[in-house]
Amino acid sequence: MEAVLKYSSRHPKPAGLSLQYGTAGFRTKAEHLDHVMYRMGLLAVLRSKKTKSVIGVMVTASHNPEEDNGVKLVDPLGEMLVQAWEVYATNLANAEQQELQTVMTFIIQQEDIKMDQKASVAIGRDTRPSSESLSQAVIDGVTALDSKYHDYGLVTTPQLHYVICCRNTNGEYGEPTIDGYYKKLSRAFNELVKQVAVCGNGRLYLNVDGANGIGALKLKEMEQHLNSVLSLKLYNEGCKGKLNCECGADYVKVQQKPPQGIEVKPLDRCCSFDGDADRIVYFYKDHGGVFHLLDGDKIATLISTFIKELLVKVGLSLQMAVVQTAYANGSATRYLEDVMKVPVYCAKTGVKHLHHKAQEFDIGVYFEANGHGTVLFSKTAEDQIRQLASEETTDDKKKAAQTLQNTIDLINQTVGDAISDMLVIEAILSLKGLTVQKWDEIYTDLPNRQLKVKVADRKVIETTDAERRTVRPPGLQEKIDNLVNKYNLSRAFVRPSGTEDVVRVYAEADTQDNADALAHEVSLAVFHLAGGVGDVPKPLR
Ligand SMILES: CC(=O)N[C@H]1[C@@H](OP(=O)(O)O)O[C@H](CO)[C@@H](O)[C@@H]1O
Ligand SMILES: [Mg+2]
Repeated sequence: MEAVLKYSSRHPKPAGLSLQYGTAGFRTKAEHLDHVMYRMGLLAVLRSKKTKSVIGVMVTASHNPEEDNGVKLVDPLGEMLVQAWEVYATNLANAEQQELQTVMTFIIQQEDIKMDQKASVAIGRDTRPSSESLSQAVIDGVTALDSKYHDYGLVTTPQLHYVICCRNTNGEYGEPTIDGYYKKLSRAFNELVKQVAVCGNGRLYLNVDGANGIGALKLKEMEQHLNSVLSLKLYNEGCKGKLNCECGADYVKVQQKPPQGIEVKPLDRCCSFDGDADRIVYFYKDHGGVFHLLDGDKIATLISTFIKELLVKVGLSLQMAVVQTAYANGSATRYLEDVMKVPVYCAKTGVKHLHHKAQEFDIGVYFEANGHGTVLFSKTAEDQIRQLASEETTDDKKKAAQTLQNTIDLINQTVGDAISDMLVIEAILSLKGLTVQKWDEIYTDLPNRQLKVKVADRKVIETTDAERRTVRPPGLQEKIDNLVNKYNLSRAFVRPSGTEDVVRVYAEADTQDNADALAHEVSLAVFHLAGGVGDVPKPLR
């Protein structure tokens, strides 16, 4: 404890500053985070001792502006930190210097942690200017507790999750290095598209917006492992532009327009990563120059269609489900349920909620509309597929099983992964002979609008039914119901954001004008019934 306190004085906490371990860990201006990083180094050691596993610490603020930073802890199998420990993280981060010892002791006692148990922490960081010194603060925390660490340096968030999973499964998931990650994914991808190359469908061309972040850097490393089938053109590689500034997956999704710094010719297939490369969205422009977005919902539909077709071919009765959030476009949900006959579940916003729900099925496909998602295969499903793929026959059944097996190997099951998802999508499009436009035409998105409303205290809004309805403040849900009833094919909901100090409003309807009008009217209801501050929300046009 002496060492902990001594090192801690080098990472002083600004008095009175209070932060929360939110949907995606801690996130705020980089200059407020040094003490948080140090303390997350301490907490990672405790978590490692408790779980007798390697624990990850990723320094990143994902799609936030370059000046921000953040940190998230990665649990043994590459999952997000278990919820019960988020409270410890918050308490530790907010303890004043003189309370640090008490909070540490409380966690150790509460969790019955054996302090003589060895610990190991794996650290990664994104390309933000502040990330290097902040990850040094994490290292100080680990060192203060006299524990081992491995600094993986610049990595994407999903690469760190992958390495953690490999290390804690004794290499069963793959070789626990970044090179091992490239090898595992590229082998699976090359196998998948081999058939296409033979059939002569030609090369795959893709423009990638790297958000001026880590994804671009890592994609360049990965490229040399991919056979020449895939031709990538990288934009916003980070040489000159600012991270996430008018580019990246979040910008493209929310603004519904292409990023700056990328030349889009009609029908060119393009994709955007976010700042730590765990999200991806696709887009293109049609001949009329109209922008089309293919978000997480379209990706989930494409992947689940592909897997379902293969399951029919292999004749395995495995239960597949798709998990979405309330932000999923109504058309996507309807298509999956009514046309594809796939069960769809709605989880609360935040990938940990989707991940947990998806674990309940043999095959669980989950995507947030913003492009964060992956596919989880249960042990049973994987075993059955691998068994079929290794059988001594040459029939179509075996071929389909091998395709499924390569798909499993190409998917990063630990967390949403822009690089992995991109390769899965490219492989599917080429195997199915689909253009980006044909993929887009599978169903048509309902026009929608997302808005933010500032209120004095966003906690006054309480939600239920996977955040699709409010139970507080009184009268708000009735008001929303009445507004929704005025429009066709309409839906709207509001929820307090877990990463920003705002209330988010979502609305969709039969036309863009109606979606905009409904979103505005709901914003007004929030403003008036939930303590709006500042200017009254104005109509969009
Ligand atoms: C509407 C939306 O895109 N919300 C995002 C955003 O959460 P909020 O709680 O809505 O601020 O950030 C989360 C973390 O990155 C992500 O999981 C989530 O999907
Ligand atoms: Mg991200």
